[in-house]
Amino acid sequence: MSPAASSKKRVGILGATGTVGQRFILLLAAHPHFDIAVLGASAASAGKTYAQATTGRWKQVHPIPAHVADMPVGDCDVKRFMDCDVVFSGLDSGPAAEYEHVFREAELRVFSNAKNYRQDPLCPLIVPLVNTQHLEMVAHQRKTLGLKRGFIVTNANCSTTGLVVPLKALEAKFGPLDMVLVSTMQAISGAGYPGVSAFDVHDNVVPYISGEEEKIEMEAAKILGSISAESAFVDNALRVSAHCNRVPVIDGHTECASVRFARRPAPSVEEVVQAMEQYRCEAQELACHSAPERAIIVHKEVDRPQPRLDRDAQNGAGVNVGRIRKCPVFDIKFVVLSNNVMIGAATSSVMNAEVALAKGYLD
Ligand SMILES: NC(=O)C1=CN([C@@H]2O[C@H](COP(=O)(O)OP(=O)(O)OC[C@H]3O[C@@H](n4cnc5c(N)ncnc54)[C@H](OP(=O)(O)O)[C@@H]3O)[C@@H](O)[C@H]2O)C=CC1
Ligand SMILES: N[C@@H](CC(=O)OP(=O)(O)O)C(=O)O
Repeated sequence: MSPAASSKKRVGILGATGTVGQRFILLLAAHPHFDIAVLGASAASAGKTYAQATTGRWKQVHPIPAHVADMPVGDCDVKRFMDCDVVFSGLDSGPAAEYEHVFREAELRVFSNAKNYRQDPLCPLIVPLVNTQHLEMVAHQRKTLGLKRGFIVTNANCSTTGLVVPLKALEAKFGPLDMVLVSTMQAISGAGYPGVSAFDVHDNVVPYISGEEEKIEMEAAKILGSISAESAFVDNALRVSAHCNRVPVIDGHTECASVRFARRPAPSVEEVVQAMEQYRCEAQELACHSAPERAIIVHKEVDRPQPRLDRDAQNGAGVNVGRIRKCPVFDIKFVVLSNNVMIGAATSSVMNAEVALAKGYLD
């Protein structure tokens, strides 16, 4: 049910002109619960309309929504955002370090894409198809910092996001996982715009993305972990080893994963397929606007998922898994594809905020 426009939450977007920011604009332009109110970017964009600030840099298939095109873009001074109910941040880690804590101290609710607070002991690191229960940490964050309303909630690295959804489905059904080995093929848009130069990535594979392997290994443990009675995050004990590669794909991170379960005997391929197909998350149970109908689409064709064909399924809000088969070294192996700029970034933030709204954290 769509509330009247006047009861919608006023939304600010930091980094509104960037790769992730542009996705925020499209996701929020006609949202039933959120209204785009304030746009922030760098000094180079401040003082322009949104259309002027993104001239030559709007890289979406859809045009800029008409009512956003003429909106003013300003800087990220917190004073401009004080009447926002929610702030989405698509800032790079440098400016995120400068601004996001200031917004929280000003009692604003920040949903961040940046890496800065992902390992913070007070900040939930939430993939909305996996661990929205970790929002409970918001109360502890507020209490510890002496805040009434403000908080920072982060979403994960885009490759981590795709991986943890099938892992969660498996753990929920079959108990603890022992080991995961994953190799990624990551899209160019993961590096923002203009990102990796054409000269470097065309006709090529670059077998290194700075900091990415460590992020996948650490973030998966926190996301799949729990919260203790003392309000501390407790990492999941699974061990993850990641290899990360940049490939000449525009959007959509593909990952080849091999998994060993703690339980013996391990589940069969058929049981794994069923567990992934049946997996549901809290965002779906709460009927959140951006939640996909299926958290995981399991492909049966031998040559799917593929980024060009499958990244926009369900508007990029779920993940695609295929080639589920027995692994002669671990137990099972499969391919997962997730849209890095949608569920890997902007859609995660928006869905996290929808769950937070449904659970009363934005009152
Ligand atoms: N791309 C992806 O797949 C994913 C990205 N992320 C994270 O999301 C964040 C944004 O990434 P992405 O959109 O790709 O990056 P972009 O480089 O495409 O966009 C960066 C945005 O930040 C703004 N900005 C840059 N410097 C400043 C500054 N000093 N003060 C205020 N605003 C500034 C830019 O404004 P201007 O246009 O004016 O320069 C732009 O709006 C990053 O933290 C990234 O790690 C997370 C998951 C996936
Ligand atoms: N590093 C990722 C995208 C990204 O921005 O990650 P993070 O938010 O963890 O810095 C990629 O290049 O595909």
